[in-house]
Amino acid sequence: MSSRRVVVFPSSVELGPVLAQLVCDRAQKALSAGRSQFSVGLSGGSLVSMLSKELPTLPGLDCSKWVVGFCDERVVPFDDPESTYGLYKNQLFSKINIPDEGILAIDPSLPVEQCAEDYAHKLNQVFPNEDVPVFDMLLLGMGPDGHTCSLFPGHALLQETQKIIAPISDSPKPPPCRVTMTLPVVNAARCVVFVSTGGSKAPVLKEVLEGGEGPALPAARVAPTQGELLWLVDEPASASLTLEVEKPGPGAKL
Ligand SMILES: O=C1O[C@H](COP(=O)(O)O)[C@@H](O)[C@H](O)[C@H]1O
Repeated sequence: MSSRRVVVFPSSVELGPVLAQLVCDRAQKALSAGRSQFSVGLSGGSLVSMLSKELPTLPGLDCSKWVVGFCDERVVPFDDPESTYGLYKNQLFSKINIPDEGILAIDPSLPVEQCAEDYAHKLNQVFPNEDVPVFDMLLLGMGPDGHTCSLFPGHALLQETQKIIAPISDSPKPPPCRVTMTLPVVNAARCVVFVSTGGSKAPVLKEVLEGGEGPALPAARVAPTQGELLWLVDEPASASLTLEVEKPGPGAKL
């Protein structure tokens, strides 16, 4: 069972640098533990700009042993503004030294079903000894409906137990065709970090962290079986919470 920490920052200005340092620290931890690479899964949405702003500013950041996957991806050409890979390529990968072969992108020319199979195959090649890939770190966002990755409330994909990557062609949030990590992969990770900011997330954050009446929302189903779970949120997003939270001082490390 995971230990869950909820960490509240005044705003994304204070949150961003702590997130970047956390990624860097977990990378060092993975490599110090003798692993040949640090595997991290990125999400789209608001995380793109935060990571792209903060990670390149870390002094001495060395990403030469990083392997980067995508927790979900929209099946659109890389030059489409909806492409998560395309955004990271322009905003982040061009500024840090992740080797090209360490970036695991989908093949958006494939139909969505085949795209998911092809992407699962790419992950299996990086994690040859594991039935379910165990990422060192997954960075997740949460939509105002409680979705995470491209796992949406009430969708059948929430029950998926066999596939590591699943296709979805009826995403309620455009674009409709996407591929997504499934819950078994998310919950196998060593460290899962949610980032949620802004007052529009306050009601759903309360439901996810403190429980609601209906079925558990997708984000509430994230509970790494062995790993850590951190929620990094800002004050507006946390405004309705009554549970105990951490409020780190300036320069704190997680
Ligand atoms: O569609 C998506 O939305 C979620 C949440 O995005 P946010 O902008 O509310 O942070 C994101 O995590 C996911 O990767 C993306 O495909």
